[in-house]
Amino acid sequence: MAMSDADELNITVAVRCRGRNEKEVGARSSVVVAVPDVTGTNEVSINTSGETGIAAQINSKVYTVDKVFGPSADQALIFKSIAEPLFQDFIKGYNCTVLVYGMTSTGKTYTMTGDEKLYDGELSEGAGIIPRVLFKIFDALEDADGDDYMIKCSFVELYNEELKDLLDEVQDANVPKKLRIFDSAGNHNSNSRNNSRTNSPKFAESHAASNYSARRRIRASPSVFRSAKSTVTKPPPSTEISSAIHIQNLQELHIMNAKEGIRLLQRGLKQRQVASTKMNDFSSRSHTIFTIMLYKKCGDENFRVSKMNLVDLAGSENISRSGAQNQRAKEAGSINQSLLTLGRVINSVADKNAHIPFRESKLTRLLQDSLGGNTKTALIATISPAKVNSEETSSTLEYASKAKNIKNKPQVGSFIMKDVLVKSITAELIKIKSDLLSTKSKDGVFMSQENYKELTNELENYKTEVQECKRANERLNLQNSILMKEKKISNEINESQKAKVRNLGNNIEYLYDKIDRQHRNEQELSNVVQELMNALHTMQKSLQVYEDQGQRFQTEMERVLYENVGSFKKSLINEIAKLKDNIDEDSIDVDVNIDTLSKELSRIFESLNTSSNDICQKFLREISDQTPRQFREIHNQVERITNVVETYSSDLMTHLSSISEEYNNLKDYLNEQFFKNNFQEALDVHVDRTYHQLKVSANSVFAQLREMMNEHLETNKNSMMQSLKSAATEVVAKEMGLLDPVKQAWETSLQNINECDKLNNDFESNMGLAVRAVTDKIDQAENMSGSAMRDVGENLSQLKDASANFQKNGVISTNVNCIKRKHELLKTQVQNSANYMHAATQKFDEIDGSIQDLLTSQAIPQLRSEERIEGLLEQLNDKPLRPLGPSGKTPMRITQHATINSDQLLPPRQKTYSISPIREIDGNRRAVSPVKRKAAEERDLRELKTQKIE
Ligand SMILES: Nc1ncnc2c1ncn2[C@@H]1O[C@H](COP(=O)(O)OP(=O)(O)OP(=O)(O)O)[C@@H](O)[C@H]1O
Repeated sequence: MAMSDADELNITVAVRCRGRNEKEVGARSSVVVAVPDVTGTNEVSINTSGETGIAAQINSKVYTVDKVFGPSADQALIFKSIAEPLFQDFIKGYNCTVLVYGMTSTGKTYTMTGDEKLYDGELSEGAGIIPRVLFKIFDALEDADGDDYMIKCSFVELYNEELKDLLDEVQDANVPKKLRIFDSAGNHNSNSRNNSRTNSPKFAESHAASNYSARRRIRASPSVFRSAKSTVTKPPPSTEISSAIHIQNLQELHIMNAKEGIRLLQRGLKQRQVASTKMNDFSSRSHTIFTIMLYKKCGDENFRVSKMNLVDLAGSENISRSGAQNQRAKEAGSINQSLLTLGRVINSVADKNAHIPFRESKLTRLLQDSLGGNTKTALIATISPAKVNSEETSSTLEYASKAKNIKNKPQVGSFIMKDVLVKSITAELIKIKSDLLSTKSKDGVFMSQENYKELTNELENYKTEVQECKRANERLNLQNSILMKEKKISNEINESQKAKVRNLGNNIEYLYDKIDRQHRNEQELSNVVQELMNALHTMQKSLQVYEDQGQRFQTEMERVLYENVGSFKKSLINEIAKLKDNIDEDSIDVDVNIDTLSKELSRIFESLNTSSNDICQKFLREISDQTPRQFREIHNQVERITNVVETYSSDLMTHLSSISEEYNNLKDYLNEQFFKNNFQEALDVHVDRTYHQLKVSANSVFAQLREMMNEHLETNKNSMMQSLKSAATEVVAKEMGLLDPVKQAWETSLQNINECDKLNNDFESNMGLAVRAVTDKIDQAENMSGSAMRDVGENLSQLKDASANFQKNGVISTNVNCIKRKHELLKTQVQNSANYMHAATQKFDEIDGSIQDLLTSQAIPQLRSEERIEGLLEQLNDKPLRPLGPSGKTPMRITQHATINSDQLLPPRQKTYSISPIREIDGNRRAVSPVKRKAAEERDLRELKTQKIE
């Protein structure tokens, strides 16, 4: 039946890109394929130019397919998106094919078979399409009556252009069951695909041939047999790949549930040609087709036959890269040849060429119905993202995008009569029954001759196989030990590489840390610069304050020196003059001392005044001369630094703004112009990459700038610190230089003060000596008057005796008179002597008082002068000018070396001396007052007269 164009359906093409495998990562092969992580687009681009950034975007080649899956797309998603839609059609009766195609090691077997093992009767997440279809089909038919359907499986391998039944367990090496491809058109040389789809008259015959090997394993529901009839409306389909193509002798085994299907799959996989290559440890060296056939009841007597062909092609392989040799090279050559033909067929079908070269390889013959035929087909192209495989990936993508143009005309499958199905298994059932009966009746192992021969053959085969297996096992053991060694070495390499990677990671982290630290340092540096600027401002202010204080100090010094010291000097001179006046000229020592003191003090204060004045003037002159100059220098330095920093900042800002401008321009360009007509997603990806690169380059520019800035700041900081240091050192040195003469002058002054002190001490001791001399003299005078008084007393007692004698005789009276005269004379003399002694005593008292006054009046100005000197010292010490000490570190304070204690200047308290006549009363000598004395003398005279009269 001719098909209209409307019935045509493009085959579904998907691309699955895995992540980079260990080998690719180990080879540091970059990712050149742009795919989504899971899915979501129908475009895949590959950059084979080796360029990066925008150039790579421009030169990337974009391929459009139906679906694209990335590294994170799991097996379930692939099944759901690609295989499941076809599976639904398969259940409805359509023939369907799923093909996986791609370079070796890209995941074809992983996609088609994956992890086929069962875990507690369940599939794992890694299960591929075939196991999932096996489970899905029984799920889908769960509700159907067991009599209404039958499921069979076949598994064929095409290796080096030879077909092999992977489910045939008893293959005899000597008598291999040759599998042959037939098309139902019966025209083996047909070039036309239309021809290939016509029915084959040889079909029934081939079916009969293949039925033998299949029958032993076919199990069918007993109900199928109950309704068996012998009408064959169509050739039996048990060995067909499609309605047109079938393989003679290929077994189709009946399965009752998914687990049986899985067991068949596992059995077949064990027989598949797999070898380890440089590209893949378990490389499939052959093409395989796992076919699931569904016989579904349709009406009372017919079953609709539909097939699901699950095709895992061997990987295309670059022999020079894969390093294949001998057997592997032969395999690869054959694989590549058949894939080349497949490519040509795809191109021809897609281009709707008149001639399609299906017959150029067995692979294309087997896939004839799937490519442009009446099958619903999906092609999954598996690719690697690594640059190292980019050539093969491009080629795969070329085929995939070309295959997208292939149009098929899907048709529901053919029908088969129920009794044909029954017939196909009856013969085997009879044979099994006869074997069973023989066993039961003979109570031993009996079987037909034919079966016995077959079993013997099988046994022989098994023996040979065991031998081969042993040898193979030994070989494998050997290989295994070599592999283990290699594995150990590679593990070591792996470990060392991991360590390197870890180191690299650490280095990167360290570098990030360093960058962070540098950033922080930079921040701190700029803060320090700011602080220095602030410090400079503060210093300027402090120096201003310092200058003001210097001015005030100068004024204060002038005032102190001109007023206080002057007045002190005057008062001191006055006091000294007074002292001089007050001191008795007879006190030679005191006079000399006072004169010397006066002169010396006058000289000292004169010189102190002059030198202080000079020093202050000089010091202030120096300060007022030097300070502005220093300030100017510091100010200039600061200005220079500020200029440099400003220039640098402006340069930096210029750079940054130009970078930012460029970046904005580029962004605008990317946003508005670049790839304007292209898809947003691709654009986003490329913009992201570009942004990343820009970021990287901007980071490097920043890093350079940062480095430059660091250097610059470091230089500035050093020069600034140097200049500040030298300025400070200079100022300190100058200050110290200026201070030295002042210090010397003050030391001289202190020496002078010490000298004064010494002079005062001398003066005090001299005065003490003088007072002691005066006291001694007074004592001497007292002694003298005491002895005179004693003499007078003695004389008076003699006179008392003489008056008695006078009373007795004239001679005596004459003598008395004479004595009277003498007495009068003596009395006058005694009176004079007493007056003189009194005056002398008063004089001594006066001298004593004067000395005391002098000492008192002398002490006060001295005290005042000391207080003033101390005040001056304190004022100087309290002045804010506190130059550094000789070490340049400790502030020095001018101290008073000798403290003058005013008490020391006072002479010891003097006694007041007076001279009184001494009377002996009752044997005691007592001093009496002049009035009493006069009365006593008159009484003595009266007694004397009385005695004379008597
Ligand atoms: N998408 C994927 N996710 C996880 N692993 C994958 C994926 N694709 C492939 N692999 C792994 O990569 C390795 C190679 O895969 P596989 O054997 O299926 O490649 P292949 O294309 O069949 O190769 P060959 O043509 O040589 O047989 C396997 O270990 C497989 O598990």
